[in-house]
This record gives sequence, C-alpha cells and structure tokens, in this order.
Amino acid sequence: GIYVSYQRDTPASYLRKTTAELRTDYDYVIAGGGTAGCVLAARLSEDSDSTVLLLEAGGSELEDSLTRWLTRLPTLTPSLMLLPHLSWQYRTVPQAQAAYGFTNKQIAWPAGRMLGGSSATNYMLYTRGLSTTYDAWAAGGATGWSYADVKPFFEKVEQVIELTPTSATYFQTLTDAFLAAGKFLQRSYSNGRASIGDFYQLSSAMVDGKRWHAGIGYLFPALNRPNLHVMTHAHVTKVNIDGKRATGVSFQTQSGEEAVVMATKDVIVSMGAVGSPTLLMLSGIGPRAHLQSLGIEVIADLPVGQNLQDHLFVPVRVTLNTSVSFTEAKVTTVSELLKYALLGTGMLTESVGMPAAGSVKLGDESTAELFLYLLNIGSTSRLYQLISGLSEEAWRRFAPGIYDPSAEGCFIAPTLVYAHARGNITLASRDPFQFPSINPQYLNNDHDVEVLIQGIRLAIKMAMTQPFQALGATYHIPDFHLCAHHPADTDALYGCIVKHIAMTMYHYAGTCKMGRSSDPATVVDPQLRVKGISGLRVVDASVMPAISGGNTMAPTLMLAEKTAVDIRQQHRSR
Ligand SMILES: Cc1cc2nc3c(=O)[nH]c(=O)nc-3n(C[C@H](O)[C@H](O)[C@H](O)COP(=O)(O)OP(=O)(O)OC[C@H]3O[C@@H](n4cnc5c(N)ncnc54)[C@H](O)[C@@H]3O)c2cc1C
Repeated sequence: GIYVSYQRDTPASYLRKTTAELRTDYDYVIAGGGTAGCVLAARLSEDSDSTVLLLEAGGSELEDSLTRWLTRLPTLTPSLMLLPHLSWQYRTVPQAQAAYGFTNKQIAWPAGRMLGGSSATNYMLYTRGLSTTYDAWAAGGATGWSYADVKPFFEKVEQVIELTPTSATYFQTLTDAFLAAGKFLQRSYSNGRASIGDFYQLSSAMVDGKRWHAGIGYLFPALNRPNLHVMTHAHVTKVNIDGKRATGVSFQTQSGEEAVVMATKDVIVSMGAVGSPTLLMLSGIGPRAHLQSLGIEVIADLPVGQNLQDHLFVPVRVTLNTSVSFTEAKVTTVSELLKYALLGTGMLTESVGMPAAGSVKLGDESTAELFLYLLNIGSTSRLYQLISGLSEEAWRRFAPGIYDPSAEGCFIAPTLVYAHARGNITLASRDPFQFPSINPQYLNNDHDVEVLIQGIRLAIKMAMTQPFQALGATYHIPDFHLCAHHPADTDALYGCIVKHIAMTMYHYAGTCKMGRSSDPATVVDPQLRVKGISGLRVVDASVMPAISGGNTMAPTLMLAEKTAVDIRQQHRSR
C-alpha cells in the first residue's frame, strides 16, 4: 500500500506516457520543455481553467536517477555536452573565416535535451546582462522591451531562483587574483582607447551547491495541477496551420507513434534558437525561395533562421606555478569525473566555468564591446578539447603542457559582446529528424576580429599584473602552423590565432527576430506572435533582436515570464 501511494505521488508519475492519456485539444500547446518552455507551462497553468500541454523531445531527470545525478552536480557540466540523450549534438557547417583549429572547421553546438533544456546542461551563470541591450531592442522597434520594462520580470525570475555567488572553495584564490587584476587594468588602461568597467564575481543558479534549472524552479512544482499535461520523448515535427491559423502540432512519441494535438488558443514554440526556426520552416513559415527549393508549401514568407548571433571567445591560456584550483582532484576525462563523483568530493558541487568577469569599452563606444571572463577549466583540458570540436593538433599547439594534468592554470577569455556577423539556419532536408544546417558566419568581418585581437592584448596585460604574477602566471601564445610567419606581438599574429581558436559560449540567439510588424527583418511582433499567422508564438532565445549583453539564460527566463503575462492578459480580455 505504501509503495503504491508513493508511486502515485512521484513527480514522474504525472508525466504522460501514451497519447491515450492526452486530451484531443488544449488551450495552449507548448512545443519544447526547455528554459522558456518550463516557465510558460508553469505560468499559463496557474489559471486553473486553462488547459496546457507541454511536449518535450528529450527525457527528464524525473524518469531517470542517473540523469538527475549528472545534471545536479555542477562539476559534471562539461560531460553532459557529450551525451546525445541529454544534449543535441548540433554542429556548425565548416566556417570560411573562423574555426581553422577545429576538426573540419566545424564548431560543436551542444544544447540541452530534456525538461529544463539548456538550463539543465549549462554553466549556470546568471546575469541580466547590459541594460543597454534592452534599450536598444526597444529603440529598434521591440516596443515594451526597454530595460525599465523588463526589469520587473527579471525580479520575478530572481524570486524563483536562489542565486549564489559562483562558488569558492577551490577557486577563490584565482578569483580573487582575477578581481584584483581587474582593478589594476582599470587604473592603467581606462584611457581614450579602452575604458575598463568593474570586475565582479558572477552569480550562479545553484542551491546548496547543486544545479538549479527551469524544470526544478518552474515546472516540477506545477506537475500535480490537473490542467497541466507534460509528455517527454515527444518530438514535435510540425505546426499544423489551417489557412492563416495555427491549429495544433504533429509529433512523434517514443514508441514511434505519429500523433496530432489541437490548440484552441495558442501554439507556443519554445524549442530554442536552433529548434524553433527549424520547426517553423518545416511548417511552411520561412524564406520563400528556401522553402520552395525543398518543395515545402509557403504559408508565410518570413526571414526565419536569419539574424543568427552568438558570443565568441578566445581562451588565453595562463599557467601558474602555485596550486590554486582543483587542488584535491585532477580531472582530465569523463571517467575521472565519474571517479571523483563516486568519491563524493566536495568539488562536485563547485561550478566549473566562469566565476568572474569584467567589461571593456573600446575606442569611443557607448557600450561594452568585450567581456573578460575568468574561465576555470584548467585541469579539465582534455575534456574541453572533446566538447568544443577542436582538433588534437590545434589543442596541442595551443599551449605547452595542455595535456599535463598537473599543470595548474586557467583561461582568461576575452569575449565579443556584440558581433557584427549575422549567421543563418536553414533546413538540410524536409526530414524533421535531421539537424538543420547551421552557419553562424563567425568572423566574416574585420570588426569582430579586431575586437578579439584587443581582447587578447588585454588578457596578456591582465596575466602580467601583480596579482597574477604573485601566483607565478605565464601566458601562452599558441604556435599554430599557419600563424608561424607572423612576427611576435602583432595584430596579424593575434588575428590569425583568433581565426583558429575563437569558440562559442553557446549563446545562440536571434533566429526568429522580434520587432515592429512592419519591419521586413522581423518574424514575431513584440507580443512574440508570428506575423501573419494567428494562434502561434515563438518564446525563447530565438526572438532576441540582438543578443543580450551577457549570458543568455536569465534573459530567456525573463522573456518567458513577460510573455506569459501578455498571453494571459490577451486571453482574459477576450
Ligand atoms: C553548454 C551550454 C552552456 C551554457 N552556459 C550558460 C551559462 O552559464 N549562463 C547562461 O546564462 N547561459 C548559458 N548558456 C545559454 C543558455 O542556457 C541558453 O541561451 C538558454 O537556456 C536557451 O533557452 P531556450 O528556452 O531558448 O532553449 P532551450 O533551453 O535549449 O530549450 C529548448 C527545448 O526544446 C526541446 N526541443 C528541441 N527540438 C524539439 C522538438 N523537435 N520537439 C520537442 N522538443 C524539442 C529541447 O530538447 C529543449 O528542451 C549555455 C548553453 C549551453 C548549451
């Protein structure tokens, strides 16, 4: 008896297993149970007279204790990116102007694949980002999205997440050195050419040393609501459209069953900046010529998949002759990570990743162009090569001793905040299970390369400051073959290095651009409704008109909170 009632009450028991457990229609059907999808499902089902269905292609930690264990322990984050059932193994197409050091010139683009989405596999940094981003969104036609407008929704998110400073025990010496070095830079280089902002320790979405994600914070506590249905392993293949109205979605279940469900109010697509444009194009919403070339009937000719943006960074390797990080454990492979997990060291509940950052304005720019992050992946270097897609050769030439697990070190990571490059996502075929073709067009313009060159110079200056020198810091300039003919310490050399090693911070955004309806570059209006189609919205990182000035999880949570209010108001006032 006890066993049965325990079973009935587990959150997993609320997940729908077969289509027989679903209704034929819901008020809202949400495609994608990721960062934004979990917020929407929780908020929309707060109205007990609204019915909500959430469909997620991946599984959930609720169904599988190994997944729960892997996702909750912050140090295991890099390993999640290698597991295809937890991360989509997307990859860019070969890059013309970037990724020279990557196998096939392709950069790995992992994204979360389970309830919680990328918030369940990411590095957990939480930052609202530069307020100037949102003011620029509003000025560009995204009415209602200025910083003053969005601030209350960040505050709402911050009531749900318990933020903690990125943690400390293993990294604090290094973090302190980085923050002190930031102060040195500020004093010495805040002149006409570069103005250096404050350096600060970042906040992390962790509770008691364990990962917080949108499933934990939003969805799981709502699972017992009778008006909310959630199905995992449900791969959405199409938005069904009748005339100019979205009527529901088609999806395939784990057992391979093809199913259709109807939405009486809204279909909400929250499949992330790769998944959402892909689904729209498969459904006939996208650039006319592209859809026609694949024989897809065009229902709305919109620039879906365009305007792709990301944050690129250059890891500058700094080794130290003082033991500062991971002093208790040297972790170089997945199996070692697991070994330490089994040993249960406190290190597992430490966040690898980026504990601190500062911003830099270049020339007479009015907003920051560069962030300098402290990247704490010193002794997980082999793993890092695997997850990024860097070639063995490039990784070996990247820095001496990179394979030496006893080498203490870190990376200083200058990051391009507002790239000028605009990439695109297009369908590779009409098969909804085939990945699309992802072309970020990284570094296809001088501006982006020049900003990162200045970033390398600042990273070097930082390594030479007294706080880093006190730890015996040495910075390393990679000796890539193709760069060998450039003289030391020249822009030409650093530009060549940028083209080899600049890599993604996984902040894919912008592929279903929001803005004024009359603007031919936009896909959704400021209420995130797809232009020209009723009953269809896109709510996730893809709607950002310009990438946020900082990591993208918090802005994605914010935009889902804000749009949930819009949706509820719209339908209440009818
Ligand atoms: C490795 C990594 C590290 C990162 N680190 C940070 C960080 O430290 N801080 C930060 O702020 N940001 C970070 N980011 C970025 C941030 O996590 C994302 O920008 C944000 O979570 C995106 O949210 P989203 O709702 O747009 O998409 P996601 O959260 O990715 O959700 C999309 C969901 O849709 C599902 N889906 C896709 N296709 C289908 C389909 N056909 N049918 C059904 N469901 C489907 C996916 O499985 C997924 O659950 C990181 C991202 C990654 C990948």
